[in-house]
Amino acid sequence: MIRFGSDGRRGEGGLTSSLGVVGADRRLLGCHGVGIIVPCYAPVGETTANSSAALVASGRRGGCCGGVWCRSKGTFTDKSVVRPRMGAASVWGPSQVTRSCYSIDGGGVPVISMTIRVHATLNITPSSELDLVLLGTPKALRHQLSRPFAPKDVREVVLASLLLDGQDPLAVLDIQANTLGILYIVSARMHTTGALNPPPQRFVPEQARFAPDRVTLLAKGLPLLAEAAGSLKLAVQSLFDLLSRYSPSLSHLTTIHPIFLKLNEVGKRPAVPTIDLVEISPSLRISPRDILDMTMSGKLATEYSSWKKLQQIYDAELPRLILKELFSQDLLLQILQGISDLGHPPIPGFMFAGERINTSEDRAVLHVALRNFDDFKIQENGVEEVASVLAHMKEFSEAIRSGSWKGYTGKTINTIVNIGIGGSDLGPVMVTEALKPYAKRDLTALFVSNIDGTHLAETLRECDPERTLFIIASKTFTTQETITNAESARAWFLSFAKDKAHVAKHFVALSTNTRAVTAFGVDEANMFQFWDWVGGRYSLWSAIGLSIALYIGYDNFESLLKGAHGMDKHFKETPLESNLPVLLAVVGVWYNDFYGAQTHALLPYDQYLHKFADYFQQGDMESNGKFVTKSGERVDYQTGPIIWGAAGTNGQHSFYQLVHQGTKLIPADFLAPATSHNPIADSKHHRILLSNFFAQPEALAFGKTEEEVRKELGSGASEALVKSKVFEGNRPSNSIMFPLLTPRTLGALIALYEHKIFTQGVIWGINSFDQMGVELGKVLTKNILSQLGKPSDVTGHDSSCCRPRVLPLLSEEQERVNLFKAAIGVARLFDLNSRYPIVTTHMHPYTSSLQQQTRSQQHGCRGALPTPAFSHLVPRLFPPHHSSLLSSLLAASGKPGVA
Ligand SMILES: O=P(O)(O)OC[C@H]1O[C@@H](O)[C@H](O)[C@@H](O)[C@@H]1O
Repeated sequence: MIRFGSDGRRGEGGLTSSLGVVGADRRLLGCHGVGIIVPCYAPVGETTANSSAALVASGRRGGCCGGVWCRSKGTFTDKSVVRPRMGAASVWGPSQVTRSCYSIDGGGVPVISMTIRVHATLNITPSSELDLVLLGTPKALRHQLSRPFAPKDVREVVLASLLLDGQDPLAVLDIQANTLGILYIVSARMHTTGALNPPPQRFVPEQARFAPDRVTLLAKGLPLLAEAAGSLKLAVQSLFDLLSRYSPSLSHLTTIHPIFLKLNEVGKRPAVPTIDLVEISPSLRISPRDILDMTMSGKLATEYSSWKKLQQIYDAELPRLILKELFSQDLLLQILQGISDLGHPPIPGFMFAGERINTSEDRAVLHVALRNFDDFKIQENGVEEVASVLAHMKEFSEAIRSGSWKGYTGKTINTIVNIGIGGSDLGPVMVTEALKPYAKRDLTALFVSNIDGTHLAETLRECDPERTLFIIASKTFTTQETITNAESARAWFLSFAKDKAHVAKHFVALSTNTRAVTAFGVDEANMFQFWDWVGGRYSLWSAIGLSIALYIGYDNFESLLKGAHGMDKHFKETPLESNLPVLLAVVGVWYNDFYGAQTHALLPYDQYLHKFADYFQQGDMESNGKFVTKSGERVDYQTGPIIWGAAGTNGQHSFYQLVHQGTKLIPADFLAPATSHNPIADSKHHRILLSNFFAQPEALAFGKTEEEVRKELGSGASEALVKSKVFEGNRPSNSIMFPLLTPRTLGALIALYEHKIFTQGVIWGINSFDQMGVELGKVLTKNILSQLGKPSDVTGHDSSCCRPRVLPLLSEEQERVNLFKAAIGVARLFDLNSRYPIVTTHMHPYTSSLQQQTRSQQHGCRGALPTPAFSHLVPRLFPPHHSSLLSSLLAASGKPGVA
């Protein structure tokens, strides 16, 4: 039960008023209850100390029902206080009520209370619905209520409060005129075990579930009261509790979000519960055998009886499933039971125990050990070294940041350049961007990943060799891109520093491969170690995070680890039904496998998270983009979704059209901080941003009906226009909010997704921790690279899939010619009739460097020779009439003797 009431304190110079919410909560109340929600105000000008709350009797035998109204002594007499008439509740007079608010039904129900002092100077504006309640005596109120301008909500609320004779409001209220009051009562009774059915002739029970949406009225009242009491903060806890009790439906959130935003600015915690956990009571029982099967054996998911059951639910329910209602229909419970084969103690058991769940590489998966603050006992080689590596990172980052570490000319370091790719790049990039507010602003963090020399060349333009530290980040230290970039960076550095001995001051390495690191020339003392049980895409918590520690400071880096550790504990210890990563995973599987959603969008409404989707593209797609199970069986269902997304409102002006009205179902996660690090213009920007954050999921969920469109456009609108403006709605999304994007929050957020990915992999029976799918391309690249030097060496490529993308950025004209010839040599293998020809009409024949220069100028390229013809090659179906064009283009290039 969640209730706000007077806390019994006597007023100090003003009126103490209270606000009551009585909610039915079957677990806490253990009896009948009602969810009438009413704002209570004391009249202006009263100076009496007490306020009182009275229980409006609306109950049935044996329990408490009703709303709480409060009145102030001096206006209402004892008689005017409604007396509860059911057994357990006491008769409440003003003073009793003030004291008794903590045990409203005598059952010791915990009450969250708030005291608000309403001062005589409270300003009443007639425009406010709630203020109408303040305007005088019951008689006056009645009068007000009979007037047309009194909002319906208020009429109902006050009418209900005027049931002085203890009658059941349902017996008195009129369904037409008092819909809201009836709905509140009915809704609460419907959710209360053992409550009698309400009289059927008086209402449509189906409507009752809409009642909580009307909680808006109360939500508006809370800050008004608090403001009047001189401290907006007073409303924070209450609003939080209110919204916890009445799970914040999207429409509800959208309506009250300005209130919520306002309160967040003053409160330490968000006024809105950040993730709406679904209440599911039955505990899930799982057999250890099944856990083992799912986690280790890679059994096909479709073989589980629970999966079949889900399929049945889907088939049977589909025509009438409204996504919004999935969970209220206990469907989530069924889905969870569906995966309950995963077990409790849940899925993470095997990961945390150090089992070799990366079966194909026979490795444990222990990124959780990198952020373990002594909570988990993990036995694995290397785990005992984690602390010393962290200590090394701390010492080193402090030396750089404090300036005690000097470059080869005695100057301090002002730029760090992380050279790495994939997991050795994306995590540090994402996190340093996300935690910029914590950064040492006079230290620039740059990242080089792409083998395209432009990336390194452009980055080096920003560097002073005397003040730059290069961090070579590579788990294997064999990755072609990284090693090539590192070698070129070292050559660049030495072109200034001359002496190889200076490398030690400007190059450090993060790797598991000591031998390769020392062979490269980095001193072992400047190497930061990690271990093969850290997957690349899970490595930002390891030495790979050095650039993060340098940029935001070691303490903040440790907070990041602690945030992730918190989520690890939650994942490990929380039952499935309220386990956040599991819930995200299960909901994702439901849409991915049963609704056929191909993609999943990550949409952070926080500019600092603009790399979040990029990061989880690797995190999710490299983990779960697998078509065989651990046991080598071809799956007969969908596995990992395509992950994509963009930050903030940018996406809205770009791809949201398709998300809202396209033919594809695109589940999306909306993420937002309740408060901004940059509340510029009096938080105007953030309010607008969050308004969008609230509005989009609502639009996706509820859409806009044809009827609404017609009404809006009027009778003159064409049919086509009407149809084009309809939003079907029923499109799913998760909304995740957090108070502020701090290192700790970010750590938890990343770990949330990591564990979600893992859980989905377990459900699908795949190994989420290898990445065999990236190997083939690497091998072929090396093969082609060796042929690019000499056209005559070009052999052995299938004509339909040549993609000669590797093109020169070399200074020598002759080399360019050779490379181009070689590329043409590869291209000649094109089969024009093949299914996947790769050529565009933009292809320019290479003629001479002069012509090429001219062409490049025509195309707006500056500098020397632009990327030659084949940079324009893109996969596309090749229309027949292009065959001759291609032939003539290739022939025109002449030199390589293309057919
Ligand atoms: O850190 P390394 O060994 O250089 O590897 C970088 C990346 O290399 C890619 O090939 C892998 O698919 C990624 O998982 C990895 O993160």
